[in-house]
Amino acid sequence: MAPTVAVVGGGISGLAACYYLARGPHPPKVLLLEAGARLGGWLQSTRAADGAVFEHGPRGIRPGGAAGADTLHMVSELGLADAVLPVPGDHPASRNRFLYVAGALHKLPSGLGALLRTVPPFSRALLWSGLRDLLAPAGTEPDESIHAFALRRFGREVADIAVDSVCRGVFAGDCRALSVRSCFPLLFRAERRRRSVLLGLGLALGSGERRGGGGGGGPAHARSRVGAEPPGAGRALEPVVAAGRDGDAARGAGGVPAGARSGAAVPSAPAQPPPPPRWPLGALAEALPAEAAVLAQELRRIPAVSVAVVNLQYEGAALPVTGFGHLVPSLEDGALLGIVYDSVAFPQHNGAAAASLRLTVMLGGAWFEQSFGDPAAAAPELLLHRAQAAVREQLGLEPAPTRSIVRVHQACIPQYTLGHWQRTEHIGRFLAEHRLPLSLIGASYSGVSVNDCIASAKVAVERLLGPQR
Ligand SMILES: Cc1cc2nc3c(=O)[nH]c(=O)nc-3n(C[C@H](O)[C@H](O)[C@H](O)COP(=O)(O)OP(=O)(O)OC[C@H]3O[C@@H](n4cnc5c(N)ncnc54)[C@H](O)[C@@H]3O)c2cc1C
Ligand SMILES: C=Cc1c2[nH]c(c1C)Cc1[nH]c(c(CCC(=O)O)c1C)Cc1[nH]c(c(C)c1CCC(=O)O)Cc1[nH]c(c(C)c1C=C)C2
Repeated sequence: MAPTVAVVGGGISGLAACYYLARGPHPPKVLLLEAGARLGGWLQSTRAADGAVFEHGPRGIRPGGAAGADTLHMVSELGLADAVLPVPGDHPASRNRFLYVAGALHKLPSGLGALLRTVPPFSRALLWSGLRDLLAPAGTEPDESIHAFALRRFGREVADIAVDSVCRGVFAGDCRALSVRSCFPLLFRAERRRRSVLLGLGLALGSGERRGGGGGGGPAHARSRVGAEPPGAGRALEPVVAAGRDGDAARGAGGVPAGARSGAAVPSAPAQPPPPPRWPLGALAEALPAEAAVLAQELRRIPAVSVAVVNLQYEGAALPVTGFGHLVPSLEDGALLGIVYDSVAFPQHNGAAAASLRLTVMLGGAWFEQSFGDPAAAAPELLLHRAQAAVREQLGLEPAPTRSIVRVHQACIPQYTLGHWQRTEHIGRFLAEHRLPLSLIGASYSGVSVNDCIASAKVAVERLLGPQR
C-alpha cells in the first residue's frame, strides 16, 4: 500500500512539496492540510475589475542558479511557462535600484566606473571599501551580525547605508540582529576561505559555486527576474493547485482531501481575505508532544517580523527615476522600508489604464512594533497615510492615489538572528536522533526567497522518497 504523507501548510513550500511528492514513479498518498481559506501563503495578488494587478507578497524571483532553474522547471511542468513575465538583466528594473538618503534618491552604484568615483550618498569611492576588504584579516567568530561583518570588512558607510538597506529589502530586518552566517552564507564562506569577501566571491562565482540559501547572493548574482502574468503571482497558483489534484487523481494516489480544499482553495482575490494563522512555527511548536519539548523550544527561538504592504495606484503621474524601486536605510527612517515601482518591471499589470503608475510601499519589519504598535491592531488608515506621505516626500507625487490596498502581514518574514545556524543544526540532529517522521521545510530555516522555499521542499521529498526524476 502506498504510504501517506501529510503536508501541513499550503504556502509555496507546501505546494511545492505536493508537486515533488506527486511526480515520482510511485507517489504516496498526499494530504495537504491548510488552516486558512486559501492556498498560497504569502503569495497574494488582487486583480481589479480593470485588469490592474496588485501584488501583496513576492513579485519577482531570480531565475539564475540551480534553485532558480528548479523553480522554472516546476513552472514549466505545471504548464505555466506562458504565465512567466521575464525582466531581462539589462532592463531598468533589473539595473537600477535606489537609496533614499538625506532627502534625495541615489542610484546604487554598479559597474567598475561607479566604484572608482565618489558617488553619493557615499563620501568616498567604494574602491576604498574594496581595498579594506582585501587587506582586513578574516574573522574568527563562529557567527557575527551582518552589520558587524560589513563594518569590519567594508567600513561604516557601507554597513550603515548599503548593507542596512539591503537587509531591509530582503528580510525587512535589522542587520544589527541578523546573522551573516545564515543570511548571507556565501559572503561568510568567502571570507573564511579566502580571507577577503570580494576575492572569495570572485573565485566562487568563477568556479560556479552554488549560492547556499539565505537572501541576496551578493553583488555579482544574476540581476534578471521573472514575475507572473496577470492575474499575478498569487492567482497564478490556480494551475498549481489544479495540477496537484489532477496528477494525484490520474495516478490514483488519493489527492488533496476535500476538507483541505475548503471551498476557496483557488484564490479568488477577495477584498481582504482572512489573515493566515500567525506564525506557522508557533503552531508547530504547540502541536509537538512533550517528548519533543527541545525541538519546540528551538522552533520558538526563530522569530519573524511583520510587514505592512500598501499598494497604491496613480493616474497621470510620473516617477522621477526609473528602476525596481528604492530602499530607505534605518538611520533615515526605521518605519519606512522601501518602495517598489511595480509599473516599471511589470507594465503588463497596469490594466486598462496603461498609463497608470503602481507602487508598493513596505512598512514596519523589525521596526513595526516601535513604529505602529501591535501588528494585529494597526490601523489601516494610519499605514495608508504614512505610505502616501512617503510617496509625496520621496518621489514628489502630490496627487492622492486613485486606488489603495493596505495589508498587514503578521510575522511574515522569519529572521535568522545570531546563532541561527546552531538552532537549525540542533533541530536537524534532534529529528535524526529521534527518527521523527517529520521534515521541516519553508522560509524559517535556510532561505526566505520563493526559490529557497521550493528548494527546501525538493530536498525534503528526495530525503523521504529518494531522487525524483
Ligand atoms: C511582503 C513580502 C514580499 C516578499 N517578496 C519576495 C520576493 O520578491 N521574492 C522572493 O523570492 N520572496 C519574497 N518574499 C518571501 C516569500 O514570499 C516567502 O518566504 C514564502 O512565500 C514563504 O512560503 P512558505 O510556504 O514557507 O510559508 P507561508 O507562505 O507562510 O505558508 C505557510 C502556510 O501554512 C498555513 N498554516 C499556518 N499554520 C498552519 C496550521 N497550524 N495548520 C495548517 N496550515 C497552517 C498558512 O495559512 C500558510 O498558507 C516576500 C515575502 C513577503 C511577506
Ligand atoms: C522594502 C522591503 C522589501 C522589498 N522586498 C522584500 C522586502 C522585505 C522581500 C524580498 N525581496 C527579495 C526577496 C528574496 C530574496 C532572494 O534571495 O531572492 C525577499 C524576501 C528580493 C530582493 N529585493 C531586493 C534585493 C536586494 C533582493 C535580493 C535579491 C535580488 O537581487 O533580487 C531589494 C529591494 N526590495 C524591495 C525594494 C524596494 C528593493 C530595492 C530597491 C522591496
